[in-house]
Amino acid sequence: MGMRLLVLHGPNLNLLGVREGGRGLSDLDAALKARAKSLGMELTVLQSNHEGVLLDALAAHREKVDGVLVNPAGLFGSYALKEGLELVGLPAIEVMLRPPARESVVAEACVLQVHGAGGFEPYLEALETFASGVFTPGSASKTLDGDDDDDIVQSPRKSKSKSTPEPKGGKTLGRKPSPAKEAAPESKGGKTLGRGTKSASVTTDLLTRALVHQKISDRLAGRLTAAELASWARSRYEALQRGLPAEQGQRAVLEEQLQRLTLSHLPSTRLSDEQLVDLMTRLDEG
Ligand SMILES: O=C1C[C@@](O)(C(=O)O)C[C@@H](O)[C@@H]1O
Repeated sequence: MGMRLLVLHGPNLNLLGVREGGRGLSDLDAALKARAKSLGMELTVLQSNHEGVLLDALAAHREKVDGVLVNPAGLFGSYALKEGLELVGLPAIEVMLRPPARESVVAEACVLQVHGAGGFEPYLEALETFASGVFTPGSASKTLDGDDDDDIVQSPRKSKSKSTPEPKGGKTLGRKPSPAKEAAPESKGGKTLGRGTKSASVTTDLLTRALVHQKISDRLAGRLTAAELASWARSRYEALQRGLPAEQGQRAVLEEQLQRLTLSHLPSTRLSDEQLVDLMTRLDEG
């Protein structure tokens, strides 16, 4: 069976297109279903103006789907929605047709945010990202095994830029760390997920395999929690995307490994201690 996704549209999206006279929710859903069909995915789509209805749908579908695509719309500040997403433990992508005016709380429970410039593209990109298998346990190690040079675990941002024009607003990877977990000075940039990352100044520190190795061993020794390691990896991954210098010839390897670590605290893509050791060995090998 193909991948199953729950698509949640938040408040007022039933009025999509009414003000601008553009395409409406039924057009969006038709585009989503068509793309899902071509990707061999099954969608359950729901729009509600009520937070509780969205929460109930999440709980009811938690064992029936492999991921969630959510546009919280005006509920972007909902701690209840954030908590619900965390509790079901499914990989979630937050999609917004336009960049939100304020920082989204819901995004803190999502592995990725995709913001568009008004069209349906971010939704379709989110489907493609799910279809790429990047959130599916096992697919990352397949790439790390080096069976070929496919870039399934490469930055979704990168694979997207090959096929579609960059939408304004962009895409951001990873859960946001909670404030308490932002002790590491390097993770400062993570606070502005989805906004400002492009203009952020590029730091001069060099990212090396040895540093990633060190962080993994900190995790294994209990000096870092799984969430802290994931948060660190996310901030370094984003920094690489902004041009942080990487150890010569190792940029692709580092991106790939960091991306895997970024998801390593999620139930569906969690890395066991054994897998972490394996990852360290691969880093040593280069
Ligand atoms: O209602 C919406 C729509 C929106 O979610 C979007 O998809 O563009 C963006 C939100 O900021 C806003 O509150």
